[in-house]
Amino acid sequence: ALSHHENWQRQWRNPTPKKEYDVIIIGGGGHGLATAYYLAKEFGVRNVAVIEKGWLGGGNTARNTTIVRSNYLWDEAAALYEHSMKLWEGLSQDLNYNVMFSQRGVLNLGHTLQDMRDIQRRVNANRLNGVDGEVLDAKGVQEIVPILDCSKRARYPVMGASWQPRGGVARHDAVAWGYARGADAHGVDILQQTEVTGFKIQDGKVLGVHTNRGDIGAKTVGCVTAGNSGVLAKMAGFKLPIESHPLQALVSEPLKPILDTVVMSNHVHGYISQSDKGDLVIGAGIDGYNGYGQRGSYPTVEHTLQAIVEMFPIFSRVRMNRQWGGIVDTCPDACPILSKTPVKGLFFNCGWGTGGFKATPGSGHVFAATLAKGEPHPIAAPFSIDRFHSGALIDEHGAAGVAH
Ligand SMILES: Cc1cc2nc3c(=O)[nH]c(=O)nc-3n(C[C@H](O)[C@H](O)[C@H](O)COP(=O)(O)OP(=O)(O)OC[C@H]3O[C@@H](n4cnc5c(N)ncnc54)[C@H](O)[C@@H]3O)c2cc1C
Ligand SMILES: CSCC(=O)[O-]
Repeated sequence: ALSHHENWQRQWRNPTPKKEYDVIIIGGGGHGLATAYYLAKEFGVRNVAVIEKGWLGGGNTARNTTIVRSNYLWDEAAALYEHSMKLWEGLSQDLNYNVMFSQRGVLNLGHTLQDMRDIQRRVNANRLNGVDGEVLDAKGVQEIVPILDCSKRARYPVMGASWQPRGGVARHDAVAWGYARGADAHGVDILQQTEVTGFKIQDGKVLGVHTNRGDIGAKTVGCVTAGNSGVLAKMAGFKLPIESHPLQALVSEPLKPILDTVVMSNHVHGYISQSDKGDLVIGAGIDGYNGYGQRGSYPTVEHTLQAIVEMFPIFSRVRMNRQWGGIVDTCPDACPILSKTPVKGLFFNCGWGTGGFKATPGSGHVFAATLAKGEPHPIAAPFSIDRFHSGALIDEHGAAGVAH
């Protein structure tokens, strides 16, 4: 057997599936891998399999614009995202893997009086919840981002912004790789190129899953499949209040360092940061139709670049290099589902829509606690699927970075 040190040196095994595990996690994205890691490391549940139909981290975790923040309005959401932010702040050390978390700050711009009133309300709520935040006027924004057009001649003048100094960006691939290596080192089997095609359910209880590599048994199954969650729920015999939409992003040619924070504008439907490689990382609003496409489209690129050049005229000559899409699983209240389901032993963690990358550590941690105990973690409890029956929705459309 390899020593613990040798274990860490290796990336992860590619084991043959066992017949039975204590827990199966469907979905080898950041949330699924984080769940498996914390299950094994913090809750001592090691006989775990992560079942991934493609390659680990290849879904939305590989396709997002890497923005991390916790400045959400309602107490329940602020608790969840701030729990995640605190885990981000020690994650590279915990995983012994540099996830390149850079707390360079996040600006959410206000272009109208209503925007600024909403920003003031959200920052006040943040401060009451112990989440860092300030309200800046146009001058304060200009001092942080000299290349942003804060003049009066702008089509959508910048009136101010919310500023979360502890927000920033992280290297999305490294997050998946760090959690995968850590989970593997604690004994978790990561089964790539293994697609779940159905569930084994008897007397209302889950007994395992059918896959393209045979049946695998488990009496606890966590489904963490983002944009495909509606498909998996249908396999299990129930419906989720989720719509799957393409969400697109694009990157420019590499530039010298020119933008050292994150700038988001719901009003003009664009957000931007600069990666450590120098690319401008640019995101859009969701495509208005339901779909499972994972590619870009010209109209979205055109609309988004109009927004970006509106804010940053200096970028009008920059060449774009690549565009792509992911499948985002949006909920009616722009909040996730972390929940039991009508099938005993089957739990879902999904509905993160356009904003779940920032929650990767917190989601994995509270979902692991939920699977280990069989009862929702207190931070996860408000995000039960029952809220869509009780009406106890947690509306975060205002804090979502993207017009849903
Ligand atoms: C373009 C874009 C930009 C975004 N920008 C941001 C951002 O800046 N900040 C932010 O916080 N969030 C952002 N998001 C949202 C964020 O990416 C997601 O919410 C988050 O990554 C979801 O993580 P996950 O692990 O749940 O999903 P994924 O990484 O998608 O993992 C789900 C996995 O399940 C697998 N799977 C599906 N069906 C099956 C099956 N039948 N059997 C086995 N495996 C299966 C898939 O292959 C996939 O690998 C963005 C998303 C997109 C698409
Ligand atoms: C894709 S939007 C990113 C966010 O929610 O901060």
